[in-house]
Amino acid sequence: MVVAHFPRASHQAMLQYHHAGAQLNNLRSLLVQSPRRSCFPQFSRFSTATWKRQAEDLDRTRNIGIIAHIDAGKTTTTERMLYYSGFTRRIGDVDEGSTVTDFLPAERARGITIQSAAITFHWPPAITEEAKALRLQELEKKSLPKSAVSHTVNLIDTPGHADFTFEVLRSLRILDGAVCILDGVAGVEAQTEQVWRQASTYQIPRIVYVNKLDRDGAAFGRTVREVGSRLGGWPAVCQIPWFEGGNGRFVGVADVVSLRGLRWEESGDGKSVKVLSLEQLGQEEGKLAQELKCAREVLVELLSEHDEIMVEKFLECEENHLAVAPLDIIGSLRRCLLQQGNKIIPVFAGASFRNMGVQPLLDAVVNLLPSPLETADPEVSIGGVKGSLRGLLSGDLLVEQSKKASVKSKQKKRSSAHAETGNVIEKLLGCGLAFKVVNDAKRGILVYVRVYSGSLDRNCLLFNTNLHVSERAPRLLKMYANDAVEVDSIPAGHIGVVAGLKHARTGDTLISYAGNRARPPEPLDTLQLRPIDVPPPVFFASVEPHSLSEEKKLQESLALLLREDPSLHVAVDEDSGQILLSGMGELHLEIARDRLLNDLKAKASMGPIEIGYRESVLGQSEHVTKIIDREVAGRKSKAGCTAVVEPFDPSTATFEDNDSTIPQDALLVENHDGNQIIVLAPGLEITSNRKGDEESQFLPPTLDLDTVRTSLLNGCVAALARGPQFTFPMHNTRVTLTFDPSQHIFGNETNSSALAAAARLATVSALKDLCKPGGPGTSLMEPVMNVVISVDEHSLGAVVHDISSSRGGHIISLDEDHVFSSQPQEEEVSIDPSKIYAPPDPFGTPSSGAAVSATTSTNQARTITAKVPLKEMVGYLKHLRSLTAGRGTFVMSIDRYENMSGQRQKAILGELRGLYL
Ligand SMILES: Nc1nc2c(ncn2[C@@H]2O[C@H](COP(=O)(O)OP(=O)(O)OP(=O)(O)O)[C@@H](O)[C@H]2O)c(=O)[nH]1
Repeated sequence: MVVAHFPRASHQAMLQYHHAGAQLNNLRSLLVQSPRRSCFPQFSRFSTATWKRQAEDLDRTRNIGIIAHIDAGKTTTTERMLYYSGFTRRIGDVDEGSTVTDFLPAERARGITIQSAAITFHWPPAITEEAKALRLQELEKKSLPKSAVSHTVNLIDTPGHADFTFEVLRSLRILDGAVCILDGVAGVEAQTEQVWRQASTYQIPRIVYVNKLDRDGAAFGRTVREVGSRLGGWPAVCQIPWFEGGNGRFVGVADVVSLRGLRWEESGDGKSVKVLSLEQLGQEEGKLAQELKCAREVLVELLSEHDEIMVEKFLECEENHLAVAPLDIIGSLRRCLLQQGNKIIPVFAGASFRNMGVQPLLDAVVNLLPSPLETADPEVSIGGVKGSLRGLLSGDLLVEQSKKASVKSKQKKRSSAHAETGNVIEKLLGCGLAFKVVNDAKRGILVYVRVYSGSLDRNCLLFNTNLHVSERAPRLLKMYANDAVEVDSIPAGHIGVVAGLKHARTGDTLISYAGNRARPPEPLDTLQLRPIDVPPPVFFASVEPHSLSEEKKLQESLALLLREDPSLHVAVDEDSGQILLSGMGELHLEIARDRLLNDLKAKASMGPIEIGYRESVLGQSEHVTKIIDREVAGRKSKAGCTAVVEPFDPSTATFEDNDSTIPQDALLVENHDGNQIIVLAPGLEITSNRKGDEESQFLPPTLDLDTVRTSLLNGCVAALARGPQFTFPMHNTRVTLTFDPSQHIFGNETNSSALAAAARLATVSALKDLCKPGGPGTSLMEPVMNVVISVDEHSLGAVVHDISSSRGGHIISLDEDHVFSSQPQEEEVSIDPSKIYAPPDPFGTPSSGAAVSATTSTNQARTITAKVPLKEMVGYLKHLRSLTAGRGTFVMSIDRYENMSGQRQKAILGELRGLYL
């Protein structure tokens, strides 16, 4: 036996993973144009050699994320990945606070990942040009796996805490594939299921890595069964853990694909590994070798059920499971993973902390997860029409959009749709999604972008379609954790950083376009990539500057915080002047406080974290008209409008086109924070001018229709921020503003600030009208959460009782049947737990070595799903731990705001006033 450096895969015939022609077509639709290059109609200008080179470049790129439950070992594993790829010279340690990826002071102090860091490295590490050329030749001949040549891996480390759901979602939508890390002791946890489901909605192929197998109580077999029963796919066991002598310490893995044993040196850095053939393994660990054969049989059978080509290979091998070539198995796993939406879940094993299992995992990333050319077509929306990016780039989506627009405005001729869309697409040079904003101490504000088409080039003009501003991209960088390399361009399929942008926020779509105009042509200015819904914040805290002179700095710091994390909200109470910061969880706000006070050094204090209640209207108000007539900055400002408020149910609200209760000619319909704002202005008699822009002869020359809309909306939103009775923001409320030019416009005196003030005053008065004696009044609403709790069988009764009796919750279901119903884009798989193969666990958990029933476990994991008022969930983790001997975990997300009963409202108001009734 030899001690070898980590082995590269064997030289056997490799299956053609994907059709080269299809790949080229995908590339054509991704790489749009640049000022020098061109767009669709001129594709032929590209030489075939250029296409090929770019296709190869993208083919050898992986944009992947690591997702998991908190503490499963994401950061520990990432640090090893960086070390083995040659990016770092020593292994960072989470417990010592010396990791590369967790680089915010708050992250290092707490040992948890808060902001997802994007890092680029190469796997396998780059080799000499000569060796690379040889390997490429072998690759051409399909006799090596992809992991034989160096790939660019862009790794996004996502946070694991439920409070950072939005951060996870934001990261997920730019990934092409993901590794889901499980703690081998805890198995599949509630948070893992949640993130897994979120990844399903974006159709992200995932592989599973069962970590911490060195720990007492680790149970690989049990975890594999949970993967099947709780993540809704068939586990394809690609490695089984190697415990010395069958039940000793964890020393390596038996590889089911290559039929070899991999044993790591004890206490080494993991770079050296002993490779044992099946025969050698048989001599050293007879039982393990036997199990390996059994696992191989099951793997080939499983793949054959889902992949025709595997059936052929199996037949070619005369139905000998052991004779199927490893490359054929890799090819089949890849096909299943990429084409069948994780019906099959490849499972790997390791103990990152002990430096075992990470290199084969990296090989699997390169061999099994997709390149940017092979991912699902991302969703886009443009001019109110939704579709796919490829639909947009082919022009089809714009034709649809143009038809819709012409039906609406009854102005444009349909026949011209094609010609116009062709011109518009030519103007689009590149588009990308800003998925993260970071304030770097050395480099200033860094905006991380995933480029989806064309390229973003240095100094190009970027139009932000969310904020409607243009700004130049002065510097482009490729990030290596906290090191950076300047680049000239970030091409489609890649992740990079734009430094020096002043406005772009996390989640904004940035497009670069031909010409020097401040705005791209319509409807490109409305293009949105992978639009995302931001859940409403449910906790808030007041923030107060220490002195008046600190106020400006505080506002700047808050603005930066919001650019980084749009799931935080800032509101200023117009009456008290108090600044309120709200977020999605207690930890979310605690971290925001850390960031604000410690990192950004704002001199301010933050009040206690409180639940964000809401107020709703219980009936319809009178129609209230208000005219504002005052001087602003020495200018006379006069405007008016009429408001009426009534109840509104956001859960049943449809979009303007389909809602019969909204007049077709409404000037504005906007759903905002659980409320709806409608502006009616029939008297404006809007027409279109020659350029197709809307206009009205009744507006003074200084006012355009967009300003009217924005001003009235802003006034109304400001009024809804404070309820008339309890001062909480309004919810479930519809405001209809009527703007009548004959009564509400006063020539040039009517300006935007007068309009906003009139809308605000009219809405506030309508809300107050509800609360006059005998009026319908308002009610207090509280956030009700969807809660998923994972416990073991023994504690189930106590936890259910606690939730339903002491906490006033409703149990929705036991165990996870409903869990997968929210996966809209991936087909559900019904898994029979008795048919799941899992190798036996040496320590305790019963297992027969094959087809073990999940129900045979003595203390089975159970899942409780319930709806519980948020107030009753504050501090719940501690209580749950005490009910479950420390093993229970839970995740929650907001379901909706609910009106409270009179008695509960009284009790809560009493508490809020400090009376404690
Ligand atoms: N025994 C053992 N401990 C491990 C292993 N991997 C990680 N740990 C420990 O588990 C703890 C959590 O590890 P992290 O890498 O911070 O986990 P994480 O998933 O990044 O956590 P968050 O960033 O908070 O989401 C640390 O104390 C690690 O040292 C392992 O393979 N074996």
